Amino acid sequence: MISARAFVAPSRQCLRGLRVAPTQASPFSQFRGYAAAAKGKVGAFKGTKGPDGNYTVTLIEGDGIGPEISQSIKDIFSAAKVPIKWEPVDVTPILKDGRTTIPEYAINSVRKNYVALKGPLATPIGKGHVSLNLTLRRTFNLFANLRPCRSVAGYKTPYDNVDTVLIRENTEGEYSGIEHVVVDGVVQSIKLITREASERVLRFAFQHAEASGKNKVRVVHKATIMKMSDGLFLNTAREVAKEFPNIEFDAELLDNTCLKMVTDPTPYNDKVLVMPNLYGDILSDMCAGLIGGLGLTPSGNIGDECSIFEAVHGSAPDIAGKALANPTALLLSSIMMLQHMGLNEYATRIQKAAFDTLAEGKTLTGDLGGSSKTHEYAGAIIKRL
Ligand SMILES: NC(=O)C1=CN([C@@H]2O[C@H](COP(=O)(O)OP(=O)(O)OC[C@H]3O[C@@H](n4cnc5c(N)ncnc54)[C@H](O)[C@@H]3O)[C@@H](O)[C@H]2O)C=CC1
Ligand SMILES: O=C(O)CCC(=O)C(=O)O
Ligand SMILES: [Mg+2]
Repeated sequence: MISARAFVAPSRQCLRGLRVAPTQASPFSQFRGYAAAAKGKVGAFKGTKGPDGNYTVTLIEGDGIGPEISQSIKDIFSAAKVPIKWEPVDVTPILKDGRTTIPEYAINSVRKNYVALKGPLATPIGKGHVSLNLTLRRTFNLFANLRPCRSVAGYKTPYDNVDTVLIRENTEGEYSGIEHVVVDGVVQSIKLITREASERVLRFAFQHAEASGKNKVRVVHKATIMKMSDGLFLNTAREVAKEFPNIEFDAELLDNTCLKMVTDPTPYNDKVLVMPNLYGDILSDMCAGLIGGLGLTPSGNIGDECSIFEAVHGSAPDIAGKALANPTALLLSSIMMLQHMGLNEYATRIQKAAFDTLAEGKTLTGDLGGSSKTHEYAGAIIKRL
């Protein structure tokens, strides 16, 4: 693994006309912990190469900016000669027995390949199909959503050296979608928490803390108010913590976490944060804001059988179809995927090309203060491969 210091270029064109000292954080080893955690532990990759020497990976391009950013990943992977073959599938929802589901052939593709890269999928507000993101996570029992967020060297934000890792329970909680009308004007939404789902995501968090060397786990909760549901999550964490005597464990109330993180995120760098579903959803967007926005933060949905990698962001309808999107978040997700698959050399090479391009600051998309189109930024990465 290339060291953090090796990455920092001596002179750097900085953003928005500013010349700043390089941030110390280097993204090179960003996902090392994940790759280590994947070996022989929860979520280890089960796929094998085909007779042509390639792995097959399911590709869900997604909605809005999805096809544009997916094209960038395909172009970069092709230029880097990554030994994978894409298997594109369409997950336009179908109604089966009164429930939203995704087409059988798409489900079979992910099951067969054990791995997928996914662009964002839009969810209608109010009436309409349930979130397909949620449907995918539930269909494949992708119980842990790993969301790392690390400062990009050379891109100046109010905080240098952000390096947070957030693990979100991914199958239940406030995202359970169990809602009903009690009487006209009164609705009820059920936050479902089970010991089983809590235990497996918590164990994943502790294993990740061990593998990444962070060695501290913090549960983020609101058990003061949701005494039973968050209480069960917290108590389960206390139990699981006993299995990991070398990992420091503590807990913090969600509102306090938000305040402290936006005041100074660096004390969170040495911890793995683990929490119920909705808290992780919100906190991960907040963390993205600390390092330059949603164009930069990746994620992995990890299950025992399959895993699906996707950006933290959504379909960005406000910029869709204009080649304005930043594909870095999906690219970093695809790099996590390569590490998950053990294709570390390709991951490192692509990662270096991407971060060198960002650090140079000449070919950036609009969200980072540049004026380059999605494909121009991808082209600059390709030139560096
Ligand atoms: N995992 C997924 O597939 C997710 C899907 N969604 C869905 O996406 C749709 C839109 O949701 P929004 O609330 O608008 O959130 P969003 O994440 O799509 O966009 C929020 C803001 O960030 C910007 N942004 C997002 N990704 C960007 C990128 N790669 N490059 C540059 N700018 C970027 C957008 O332009 C927008 O201003 C909704 O239907 C929502 O349900 C939202 C979050 C995650
Ligand atoms: O499924 C959706 O519409 C939103 C999902 C989301 O915000 C997330 O996974 O972070
Ligand atoms: Mg979200």
